[in-house]
Amino acid sequence: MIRIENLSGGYDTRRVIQDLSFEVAKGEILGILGPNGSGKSTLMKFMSGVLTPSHGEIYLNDRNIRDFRQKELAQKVSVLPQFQGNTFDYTVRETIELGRYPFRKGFFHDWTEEDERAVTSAIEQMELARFEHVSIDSLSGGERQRVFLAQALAQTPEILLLDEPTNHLDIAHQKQLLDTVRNLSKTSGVTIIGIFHDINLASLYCDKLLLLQNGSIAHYGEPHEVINSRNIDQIYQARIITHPHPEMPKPQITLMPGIKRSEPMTLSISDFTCTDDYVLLQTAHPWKTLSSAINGAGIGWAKTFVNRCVAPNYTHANVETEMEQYLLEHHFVPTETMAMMTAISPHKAVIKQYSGTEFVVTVMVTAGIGNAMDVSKSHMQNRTAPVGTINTWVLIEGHLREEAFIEAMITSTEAKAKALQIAEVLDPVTRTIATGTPTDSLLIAGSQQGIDIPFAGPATEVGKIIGKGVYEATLEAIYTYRQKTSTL
Ligand SMILES: Nc1ncnc2c1ncn2[C@@H]1O[C@H](COP(=O)(O)OP(=O)(O)OP(=O)(O)O)[C@@H](O)[C@H]1O
Repeated sequence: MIRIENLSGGYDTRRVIQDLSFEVAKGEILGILGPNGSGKSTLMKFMSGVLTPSHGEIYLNDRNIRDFRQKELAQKVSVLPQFQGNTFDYTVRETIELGRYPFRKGFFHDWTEEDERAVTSAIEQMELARFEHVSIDSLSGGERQRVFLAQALAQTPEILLLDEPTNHLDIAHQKQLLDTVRNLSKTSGVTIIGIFHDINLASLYCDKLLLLQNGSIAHYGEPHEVINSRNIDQIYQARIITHPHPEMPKPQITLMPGIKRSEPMTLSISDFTCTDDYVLLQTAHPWKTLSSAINGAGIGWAKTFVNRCVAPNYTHANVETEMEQYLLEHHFVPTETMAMMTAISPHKAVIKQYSGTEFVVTVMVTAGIGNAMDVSKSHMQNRTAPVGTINTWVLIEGHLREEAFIEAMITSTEAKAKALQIAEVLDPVTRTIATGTPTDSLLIAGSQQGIDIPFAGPATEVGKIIGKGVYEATLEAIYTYRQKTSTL
């Protein structure tokens, strides 16, 4: 455990650190963040005993570090300094063995079993065995960084100080180094304090974060308490948005570039092409999409939209791969294409456009209802023949917030269900009114230009238009389907 109380100090007459107090528990990882020159390295120098504070105290396990002899302190605290360009002509193993220096008792120190164990374990942890007898001079910058971490690990410290540890490392080795460090803290109880410039890495790996500004603590706490757009803008003068990591409850940031939004684009029904093969829309600018499509599902960006027609008996073991292959064969770029499938003829697509005061909503629907299902009774059924799908696209010319995307999905789904009710589409098994089919797909797309659209529920202007548009287009698509000219 390390405790800092009212620490102030710096260089000669220059006070860099101003009255800092914080505590890092045993086995905890603290990340120090802050702009260039905010005092991160200086704070580290106080903790490693390189600088002596002018005011305040630092305690290691309740003992003042002023009371430690230098070698004694080095047995407890090891430091991984910033990337070191200059090295001596030592082998990797010899460099790592230097980590045992604080444990030497005299000039003729016998190399103990404990020394050997610590060095071998450090080599294994940093996966350096194949470099063991190579000169450190011949290693790349990233490989050297791993050697110096191994040296710090060989010191078997209680406190490990890391000064920008992932500098010069590729992403695989950043992950390896930080996984090792995290493992060390959680399994061996080593307390870790690291300086980070990468806010996302710090958020992922640290238990607590300390955001420094001009040598003082601006914010301190768990990553979700420290990393938000207000704090980052205030300290770094950088506009960001935060979003959750997909697998961990940790905030991640995305930098918002200072690029102005482009002029609003306008979509016209004539931009859609309906061939025997597909309904196709291609636009000059990408749209932000939220969809349950086969290609481009989830949240993404797309310039090409495909509603592909397949035979009613279409099956494939890997539909995603087959769809990607299809897109490539048709010269569409899969990474900027949203693609769905239907057995309905693309010529039966209903495409409608509706204008609000400052935006336009375009709706495309193909409706195959042979496999319609009442969602409230689906638990009573076990269907195997999924032919028949309602595919819906809703393209909104405006800048949609995340809430608006989700509300637009709800509004569209409710409007579709209402159309099925009015058209008296029945679930063929239960003979009750159907609410959709088991394979329906929905796309909500925002041009992300023009006016801000924060919400899209049925009481908002855009929600009213989506409700009317999806309802009317779905109803018309159902009637078209029933005209017996469809492929189903
Ligand atoms: N040896 C030194 N002598 C005098 N001033 C120094 C010395 N080292 C750093 N400083 C000054 O102390 C202030 C804090 O520097 P420090 O290196 O602690 O910042 P930092 O937050 O680690 O910055 P960076 O992100 O750029 O590495 C800076 O204004 C710097 O110029």
